[in-house]
Amino acid sequence: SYAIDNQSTVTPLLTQVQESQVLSTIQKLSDYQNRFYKTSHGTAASNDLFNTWKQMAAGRTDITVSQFAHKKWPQKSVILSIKGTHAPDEIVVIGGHLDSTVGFLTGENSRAPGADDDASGIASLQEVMRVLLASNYKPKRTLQFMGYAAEEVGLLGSDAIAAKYKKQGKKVVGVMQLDMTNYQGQPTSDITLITDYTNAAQNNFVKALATAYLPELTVTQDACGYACSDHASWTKRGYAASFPFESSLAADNKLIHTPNDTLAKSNNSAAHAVKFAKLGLTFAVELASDAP
Ligand SMILES: N[C@H](Cc1ccc(I)cc1)C(=O)NO
Ligand SMILES: [Zn+2]
Ligand SMILES: [Zn+2]
Repeated sequence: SYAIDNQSTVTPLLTQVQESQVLSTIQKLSDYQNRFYKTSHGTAASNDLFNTWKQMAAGRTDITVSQFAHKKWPQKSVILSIKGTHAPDEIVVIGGHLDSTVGFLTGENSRAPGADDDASGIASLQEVMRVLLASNYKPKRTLQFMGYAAEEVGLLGSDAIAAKYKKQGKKVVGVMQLDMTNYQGQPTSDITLITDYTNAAQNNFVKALATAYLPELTVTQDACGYACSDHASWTKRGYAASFPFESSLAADNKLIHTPNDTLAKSNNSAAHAVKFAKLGLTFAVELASDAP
């Protein structure tokens, strides 16, 4: 059952979320020529993220940062894991994808900034990580942050990870996907919960979190119509996944998968992505603070 009973921990943490941090992460990730799963830049982006997360975790013996190598392509996924104090075998996951594309012809010199898709999601989840580490938060359940490789070519990175977790019988209690969090195509809605290839009960929990902690935000719902991001890799294995998205389908960012998916197209603002960082923080803390 989904309890919302950690207000004294969550509320102060929410005030620590900083737009400037989210903005600079989106900028940094957008500055790679591309982050395509097969290029040198795509590998560099993964290695740099690995190093950044290792630096953030410095000194914490309860945290491991690793790269998940994929056999068929060079770009690795990146995982930061904070071991739970009471129920370490129960895992809460927040993910986004670190790769970018301009379509199937993407090559070494293609320009694919992927500011919204999905630098924004990585920036949102990294801000959750930064705030929790800065406050020395210790989860009762294990909390994992994932930067998936190769989402754009068929959810391949998350599929490999979810398959391995399933094979190893890992207990993942909940997954949140953050893919495209910064382009507000529709000013009347802040968060759109994707209803297909996700878990309805957990979606209700996410909606309740928004109502409880972010009452100023408008939450709507919509369906993708297909397995449109990495949440589907977890759902496929029977794990509960939710996918809060930046807009309705009708108002979606038409610039993704082009060289024009830049921060400038979101007015050089990360105000929208901040909402998803906050939502992700409430999800992580409420779910990881409970133990049987
Ligand atoms: N297809 C997805 C983008 C995408 C996701 C959800 C919706 I609604 C519209 C578009 C993608 O490119 N993810 O990387
Ligand atoms: Zn994406
Ligand atoms: Zn995409």
